[in-house]
Amino acid sequence: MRRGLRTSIIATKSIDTRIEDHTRPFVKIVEVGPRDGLQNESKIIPTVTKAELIHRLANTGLSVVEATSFVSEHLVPQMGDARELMRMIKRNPNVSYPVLAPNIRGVKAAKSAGANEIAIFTGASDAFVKRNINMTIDRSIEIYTSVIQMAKQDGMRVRGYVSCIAGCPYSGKVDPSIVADVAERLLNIGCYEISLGDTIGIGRPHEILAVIQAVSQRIPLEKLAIHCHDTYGQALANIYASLEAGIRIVDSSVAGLGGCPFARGATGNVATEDVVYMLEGNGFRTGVDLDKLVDVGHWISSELGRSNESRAARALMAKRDA
Ligand SMILES: CC(C)(COP(=O)([O-])OP(=O)([O-])OC[C@H]1O[C@@H](n2cnc3c(N)ncnc32)[C@H](O)[C@@H]1OP(=O)([O-])[O-])[C@@H](O)C(=O)NCCC(=O)NCCSC(=O)C[C@@](C)(O)CC(=O)[O-]
Repeated sequence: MRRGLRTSIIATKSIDTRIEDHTRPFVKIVEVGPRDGLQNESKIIPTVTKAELIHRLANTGLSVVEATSFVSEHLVPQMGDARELMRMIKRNPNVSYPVLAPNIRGVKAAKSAGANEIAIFTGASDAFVKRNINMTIDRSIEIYTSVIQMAKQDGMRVRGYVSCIAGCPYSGKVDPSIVADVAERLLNIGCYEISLGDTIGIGRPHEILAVIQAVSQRIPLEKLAIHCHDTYGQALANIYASLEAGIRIVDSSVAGLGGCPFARGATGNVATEDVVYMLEGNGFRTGVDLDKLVDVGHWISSELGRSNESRAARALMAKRDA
């Protein structure tokens, strides 16, 4: 289905994130900090700290907090406590807590740990997919077909990721038509939403727009999310361009935590605080309390002994201290 790309952003009136103005279009934020944000941390973080992070995030108004991954503990040691973590989380009924599951074993483990949503992940480059999940794109679609069947029988929703939409760390340039093809295949096997990942943060707005243009010819825009890493400092510009194109779902990570262990040089995701600050000041509503979010980012950064990568959070903290 061909969908026209929209071209206007609503003018800003206020940056107060707490204003409840339902005339402003809603943008759903998918917080990936506890999973994408932490998976690359070399020092194992106590499960109780991860649970606390998830609780604090769920208390900011976010409706989706991606919690963890049911993947090989040897390859991604930081996610090795997925089962224990899921048991520890006190669920907020207004929040969804998806978990990554790359195969049947993952979906079974997710189900038995009480997950009600999983995310499957492939990519637009065989070279990356091979390194990430040790299979080709075609094979991943075959496996995910069974994974989705099982997840749905068990009442779980399934989100899909396409990585490397703007470039692959191993094979270079990626053709937008391949992204469109993989995204459509994920939708056809039963994903309710497809997240387009610029895994290495290499894309610029016109390149991201070319991808969205290609994908939106095959998939309704309302089923697409944008997932930007900020490696080259392009994430907010790319998200803004995506919003102009009509995307209304944005993945981000508190304090800009993150990076993919299988994408050489990949750094953190765009910071959720920066996204919320930009959206709320540009006529959108997110339902997220920016002040509370800044507190969470500050807290987890000090727990990890890391600097807070959110520029908006740093500025707001400085203002508080002034
Ligand atoms: C997919 C596999 C398992 C295939 O790995 P494989 O070697 O092809 O499969 P296998 O069945 O031979 O299993 C290998 C080992 O993993 C274990 N195993 C097998 N399945 C599971 C499971 N479900 N849960 C826990 N353990 C599992 C299995 O028991 C075995 O353990 P060992 O014999 O070595 O002790 C592996 O390659 C893997 O786990 N990869 C990790 C992928 C990953 O987590 N990547 C990071 C997330 S993706 C990402 O960050 C990008 C994204 C989503 O954010 C979007 C973007 O930014 O673009």
